[in-house]
Amino acid sequence: MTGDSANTQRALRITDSTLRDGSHAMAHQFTEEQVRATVHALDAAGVEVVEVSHGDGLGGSSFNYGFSRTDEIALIRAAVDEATRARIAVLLLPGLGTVEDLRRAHGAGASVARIATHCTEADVSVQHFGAARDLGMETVGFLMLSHRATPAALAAQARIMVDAGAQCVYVVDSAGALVLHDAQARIKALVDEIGDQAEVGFHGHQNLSLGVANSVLAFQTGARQIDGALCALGAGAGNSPTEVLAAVFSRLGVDTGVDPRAALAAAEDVVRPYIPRLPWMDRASIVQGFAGVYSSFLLHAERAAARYGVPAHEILQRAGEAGYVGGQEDMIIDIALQLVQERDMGDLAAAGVR
Ligand SMILES: CC[C@H](O)CC(=O)C(=O)O
Ligand SMILES: [Mn+2]
Repeated sequence: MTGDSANTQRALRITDSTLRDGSHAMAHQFTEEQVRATVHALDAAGVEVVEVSHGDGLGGSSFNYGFSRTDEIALIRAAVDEATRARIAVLLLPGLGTVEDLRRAHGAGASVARIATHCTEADVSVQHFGAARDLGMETVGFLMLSHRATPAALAAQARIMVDAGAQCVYVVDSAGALVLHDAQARIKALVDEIGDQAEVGFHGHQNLSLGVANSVLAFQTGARQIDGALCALGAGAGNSPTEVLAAVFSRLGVDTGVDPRAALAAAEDVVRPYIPRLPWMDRASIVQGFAGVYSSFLLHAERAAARYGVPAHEILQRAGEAGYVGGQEDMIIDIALQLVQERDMGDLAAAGVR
């Protein structure tokens, strides 16, 4: 590429999102000690960029998305303090987080701004890219639920982000729904559209167990930034595991700068002990991949399932059919109530009550 991204040294840059996407799986309960230990280990392993924020990005701590245990600016400050080489990234969803949140994160030492929008709404990110560039931050665009747009439509959205100041745009497989060629076709469309000005990235989820395979295909198709999370700690069935990405790319002879043994130690010795439940491809998360449902809906659906006594996988199936996107977490309760009503009507009918 000929653009001005900071990623000039490696064949491929791995950005670790344990401390951001993993926040979903941790119900946003990260402590400062966990953040420090994780950044320390990732930094030692040679990971260049570490993302730290509420799972739903800056400003996400709220009733709708779940309250953070620790203020995210304090976590960002701790991460910056711990890192010797790694740079700290933050995620921001325009409308949920504000330019003021971005300024605060930058003030705490974050130097990479990742601005995320639904895959058809890149236009809402324009002022945020401008603000991030004015602050001197590296900029990354995140097109979420990328399976919901055709490759050509996604490339047009990537163009909007690049024109606004993005130095890299990611195909974000938020639902873990892209199957091999689906991911490859979207990466190719973005490389063709923006590749002479910006890099292309891929963010995978493991709901159909394809995060790593899709990441390899993405690299082979021209992506130069790939996301992972230690122990796959992320929403749904989790993200592509950073330690597996490091090992696989090492075996492929692709320089990521990440030492696979150190990444394995970070996963096994630092992150594994604090994870309450390892992300996994269970019935509910596989349905997310199959039905194209936002991975971060998983815990919300499980909570509604426990509260109303209806299956989480059925809630998620309906969320997929309805096409709900991030921000519509409250509709999960609505679906659970519909399922309760249908079940009760069925019971009454079975009992012969009209
Ligand atoms: C709100 C955020 C979401 O978790 C971003 C992301 O990682 C994704 O869409 O996969
Ligand atoms: Mn994600």
